Amino acid sequence: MELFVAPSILSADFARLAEAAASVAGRPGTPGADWLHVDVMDNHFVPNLTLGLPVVKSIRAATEIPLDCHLMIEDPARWAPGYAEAGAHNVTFHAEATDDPAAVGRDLRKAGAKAGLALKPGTPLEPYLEILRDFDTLLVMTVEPGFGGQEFMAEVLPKVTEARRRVESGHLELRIEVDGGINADTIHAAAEAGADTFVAGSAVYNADDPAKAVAALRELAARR
Ligand SMILES: O=C(CO)[C@H](O)[C@H](O)COP(=O)(O)O
Ligand SMILES: [Fe+2]
Repeated sequence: MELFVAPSILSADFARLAEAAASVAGRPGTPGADWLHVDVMDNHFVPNLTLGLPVVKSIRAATEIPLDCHLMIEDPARWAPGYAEAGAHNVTFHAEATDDPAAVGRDLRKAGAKAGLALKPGTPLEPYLEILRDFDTLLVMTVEPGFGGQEFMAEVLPKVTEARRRVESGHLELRIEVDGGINADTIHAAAEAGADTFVAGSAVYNADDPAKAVAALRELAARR
């Protein structure tokens, strides 16, 4: 299983997003970020406001790292396909934000992106197991969405383990991504539970050398 590290620019300097992307890019001999995680918040689905489509388009033009857009917004049916059309590699929206997540997932794929379904910590996995066939990524939130720098919620990991079991048994084909509170102390538990894609915001962008932090997280995840 190929492990992905996805630094979240939520913890970067928003006046220097191109530099933030460059600071986690690979160098000769050292793989860098696999995805660049972009948190879109609308101050309705979550009590915080970050950035939207125009900024995503500019980041897309500024880096070759595939963009992983995490939409914490209401009405993803209306807005999510625009992020795919803007060139995001993976577009993830929240299951709690729509009555028909499968339809949004299909629209994302039609628009040329990988489709991701996100679950808040309190949202169970079971009701979504059937529709996960329409998705490429399952994002299990390991904090309440809305802010970076929060504490990792290990109690959410049984959802990761259950999803991994379904992937291993051939019932699903998905990346299993964890987001929130991932750092050198917590990544091992998430990897052991079965995650293969690790978002890290503060652990990467508060480090002196973000690229080194990405490499260190990758190594720790691989030790599961
Ligand atoms: O979706 C998010 C918050 O809603 C962020 O991606 C996440 O919190 C990353 O930050 P950190 O690694 O500091 O927890
Ligand atoms: Fe996120």
